[in-house]
Amino acid sequence: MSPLSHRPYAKMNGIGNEIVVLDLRDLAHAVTPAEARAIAAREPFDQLMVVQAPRTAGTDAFMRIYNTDGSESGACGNGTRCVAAQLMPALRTDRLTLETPTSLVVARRQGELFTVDMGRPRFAWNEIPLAEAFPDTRYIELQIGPIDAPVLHSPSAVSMGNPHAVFWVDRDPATFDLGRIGPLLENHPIFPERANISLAQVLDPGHVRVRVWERGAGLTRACGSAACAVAVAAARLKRTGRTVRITLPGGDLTIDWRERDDHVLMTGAVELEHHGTLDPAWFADAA
Ligand SMILES: N[C@H](CCC[C@H](N)C(=O)O)C(=O)O
Repeated sequence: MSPLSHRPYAKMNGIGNEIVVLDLRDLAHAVTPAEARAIAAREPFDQLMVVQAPRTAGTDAFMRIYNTDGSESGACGNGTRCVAAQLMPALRTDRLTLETPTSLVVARRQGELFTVDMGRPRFAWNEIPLAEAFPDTRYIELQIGPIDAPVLHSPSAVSMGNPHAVFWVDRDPATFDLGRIGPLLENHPIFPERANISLAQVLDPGHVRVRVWERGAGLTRACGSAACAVAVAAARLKRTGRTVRITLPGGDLTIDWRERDDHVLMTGAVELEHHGTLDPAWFADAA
């Protein structure tokens, strides 16, 4: 029987980004991609956040992030807010330091809102990563559609601990068929680790409307790291200031790219949808 059998979980969302939080702090078990997919098949999520016992002094927990397809991500802003909402009451704190396989993330609560410090953005082509050297990642050479009338072209590329490409559009992102275009771009050879794909419409210097096709998860109602990627890419291009409101289909996030230390702070709400228990039958084929 899978060690995950009968484990309780929380189904949550971060402004519409569907998140399952699985607290395994008392169980030494590395969730496999097959187990993540088995859970996704019965309790659909965009990301599964697996919380494990802390590994480093000064941290409150270790965290792994799985996409719907079982792949792992180095960052998940909305999921981190959900984890914070679950752990803070139990640990009697409003401030948590969470360790992922690639970074440290600090989360804070102020009333109903959670702020996650997503760290510094990275812009070097080999850190995103891109398959070719681009000296300037504010715009990279990439387009889809007819060569002389591309549907989308020249995205900004950013790493927020995971790879993002941001295409600038001048009409409502909802009017593009992102469900069809997204997979082509996610898997384009220019992105050796695939990429999260955003369409971003700058409404004014303090407000951007965004729609996201997520690597490993597809169309989602929100993506926190994409909101951060859009905000820093827009500020780099001087299209916005360093503090912006990002409107996603599921709601709004406030992103502040702090001058002092270059860190990106993401603030937004979370919702608990229900609690559930992992059914042993779900894992019958996931050994
Ligand atoms: N929804 C997440 C991001 C998941 C990223 C994932 N799709 C990947 O990079 O593989 C967020 O709120 O930041």
